[in-house]
Amino acid sequence: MIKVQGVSKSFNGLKAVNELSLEIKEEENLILLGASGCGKTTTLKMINCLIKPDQGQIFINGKNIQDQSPIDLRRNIGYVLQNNGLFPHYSVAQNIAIVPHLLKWDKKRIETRVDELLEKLHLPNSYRSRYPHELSGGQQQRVGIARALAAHPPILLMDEPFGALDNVTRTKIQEEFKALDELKRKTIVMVTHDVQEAFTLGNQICLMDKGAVVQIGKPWDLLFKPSHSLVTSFLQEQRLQLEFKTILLAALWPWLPTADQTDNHITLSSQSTLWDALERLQQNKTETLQIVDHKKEAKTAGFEQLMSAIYRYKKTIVT
Ligand SMILES: Nc1ncnc2c1ncn2[C@@H]1O[C@H](COP(=O)(O)OP(=O)(O)OP(=O)(O)O)[C@@H](O)[C@H]1O
Repeated sequence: MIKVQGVSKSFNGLKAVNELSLEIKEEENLILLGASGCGKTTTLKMINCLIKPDQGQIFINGKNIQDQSPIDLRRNIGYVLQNNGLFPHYSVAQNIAIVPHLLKWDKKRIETRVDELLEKLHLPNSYRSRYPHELSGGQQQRVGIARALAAHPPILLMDEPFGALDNVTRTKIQEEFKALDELKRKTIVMVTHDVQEAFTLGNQICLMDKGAVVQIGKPWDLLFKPSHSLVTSFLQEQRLQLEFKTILLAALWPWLPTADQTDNHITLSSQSTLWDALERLQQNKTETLQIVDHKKEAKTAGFEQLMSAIYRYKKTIVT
């Protein structure tokens, strides 16, 4: 759906993006991850034609973006800016309605869409007449996301959308974001320097360094099949948590004990991650979980069995 081909961009003679190539398939959620200044935002802005590459080409659905008017291009792309970028003198409803207005939707349709988005993003309807400075950071961020989604663009570009939030708010919004039905059919490119966020939200991760791709792949590939020592060192500090977020219970199946007969366990799908399982154990203050796979086979495991299974699973991975 989006193809970036040999793209470079320099500012004042310094390369911000250096011969970068990547592909983002339809409905994929790709995270551009990397240290500050590695060229993530510049890449995102080039996809949206906010910055013109010095070299290389970008295609969306097979069409070179240089051959389209920026207005037509942006009609299909929602953009969530760093620090939300809301217009301070527009109310919440006016901010959300910016693109539908440009597209000349009728008043009723706009009102209905604003109501719908406020509800989906867990904002009280009474907030529609508030101004951005009357909202918390988390609420502003929700409005920023609603605004980007307003005209149903198939592509969503998000630049550090949760970057300015405290940890608790950020985790909550990330969870809501993951659960939002409307996002499931979108192609999303999100910039972050937060490794945990990348592994929580991305199904593809592109690790960048000095304006170039170091590795692009599924979270599991970056953890267990790193293509470069830079990948290993970037993930090292938080490795254990990342492994827990990446490994599915289904992968641990051979090493989990068969379910016992007592059925008063909390039940979890084998498509859940190890992280989900540990959270459920903690939240429900229970000793064991029942894990059920697609064939309705069941296993029972507590903390110790899960840890033993992951240890044995990791021994099978040849790096
Ligand atoms: N308009 C500009 N003028 C001059 N230099 C720029 C401009 N925009 C970006 N740069 C430089 O290009 C490099 C890449 O910047 P970019 O914003 O793409 O990085 P980033 O990975 O998104 O960083 P961060 O995570 O801090 O937002 C940096 O060295 C930055 O200083």
